[in-house]
Amino acid sequence: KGNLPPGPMGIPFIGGAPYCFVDSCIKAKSKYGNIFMTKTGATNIVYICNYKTAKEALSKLELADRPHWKLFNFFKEEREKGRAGGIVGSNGSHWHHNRRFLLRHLRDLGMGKSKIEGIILREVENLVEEFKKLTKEPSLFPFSANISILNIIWQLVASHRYNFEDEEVENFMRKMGQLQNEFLFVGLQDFFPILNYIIPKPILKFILGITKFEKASQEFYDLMKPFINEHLKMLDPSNPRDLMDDYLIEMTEGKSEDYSHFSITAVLTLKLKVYYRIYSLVYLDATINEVQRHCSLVPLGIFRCATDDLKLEGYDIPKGTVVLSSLAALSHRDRTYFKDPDEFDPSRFIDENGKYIPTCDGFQAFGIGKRQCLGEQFARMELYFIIGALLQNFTFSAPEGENPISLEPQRVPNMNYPKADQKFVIKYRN
Ligand code: HEM
Repeated sequence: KGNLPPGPMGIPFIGGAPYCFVDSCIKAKSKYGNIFMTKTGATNIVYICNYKTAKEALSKLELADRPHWKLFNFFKEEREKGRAGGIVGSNGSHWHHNRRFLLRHLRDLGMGKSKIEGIILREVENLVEEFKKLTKEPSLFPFSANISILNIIWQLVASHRYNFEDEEVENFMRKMGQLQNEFLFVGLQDFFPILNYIIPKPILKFILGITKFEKASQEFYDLMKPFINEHLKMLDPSNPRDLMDDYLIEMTEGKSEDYSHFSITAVLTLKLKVYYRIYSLVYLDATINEVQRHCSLVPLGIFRCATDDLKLEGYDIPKGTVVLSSLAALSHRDRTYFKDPDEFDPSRFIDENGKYIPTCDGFQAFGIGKRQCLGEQFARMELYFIIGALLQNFTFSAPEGENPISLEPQRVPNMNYPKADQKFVIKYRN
């Protein structure tokens, strides 16, 4: 219609299903070109499948917002207020303030106190000990690795670490993983706002899985609540212990210092370089990048929303249109940027002088522009130490006589999780 990007027709008033999986986007790209659009109920979603256009578009201020969806109002208080808190789903001054706060906090932890590195290294030691227990017979990839990642964050946030045997946390994390599949249906209330008026609330909540979603958010809150209470009780503004203390102080004192993203990223990068010099594991760095490229963990990026009318590759993108970034999976598997893109080859991130190439055109595992992942340096540091320690201590292989380990992801909307049901033989290298 008009000068909008092309796309499938869909059923009048209802439209069609949005593309949530990479394979459907690849098919649509071959039919409609680099930019196409789906319409689901009241929502237009534009998909950008070209790295150059995505880079330019996602750096625009008009595309820095997330859609104002109920889906992003995870906690009860957010649902009541009708706006998302935190960072990932929030907008405006709330998002700006929280993003700045977290970047500043990460910078402070990365500098001087070296708290992040200490926490990661201690957790890695615990994880290696845990893996040693699993060398007797083939096992599923240990869930302790997930708990380790949670532990690293949670020690920074609330100075607490969970035991690998803690069933409450394990159950909770598994449930969150399962719920991911159902988020899509919860999202239908955003695509078809009319449902909120024509179907009684309790019935709608049941049909779309909102009841389950709300229960999960309450359970998450219940897990956190004792920590919040303890931090409120013990709060000493002159001696903050962790991010939660800092946040509580910030909330009460309403500080507002101006820190730039770039200086913070630069400090963390510097810190990382020191480690690289010590360990000099260029191939490990390159392997981590190649894993990110090859698997495209978040293949369609996280939704953005046009806050004004704009043009992309000559098409009109009206205000309110939801935009999905350029499908990491497409640029990551595009031969314009990567030779033999389906091959797993870490050496593509090493130059002719043996130096590591941290990023390049086409590489966008952590997103682009104003909403770019703010945990990138942190995540890279975690991956570096955890993968480094595991590969130094263990070998991983498929059990004898069974199929090789598959790199195909699980079929979860907009996530390329590794298949969870494969067994590994883990051998200690000693
Ligand atoms: C391998 C690990 C990770 C990957 C592949 C990843 C990827 C991404 C991507 C693709 C986005 C969306 C960017 C956009 O909209 O353009 C994002 C956003 C975000 N990530 Fe990550 N991320 C990772 C780890 C982390 C970690 C460890 C943290 C926390 C310390 C984190 C915090 C965030 C936040 C807060 C946002 C939202 C930023 C905003 O909306 O302003 N991420 N991430």
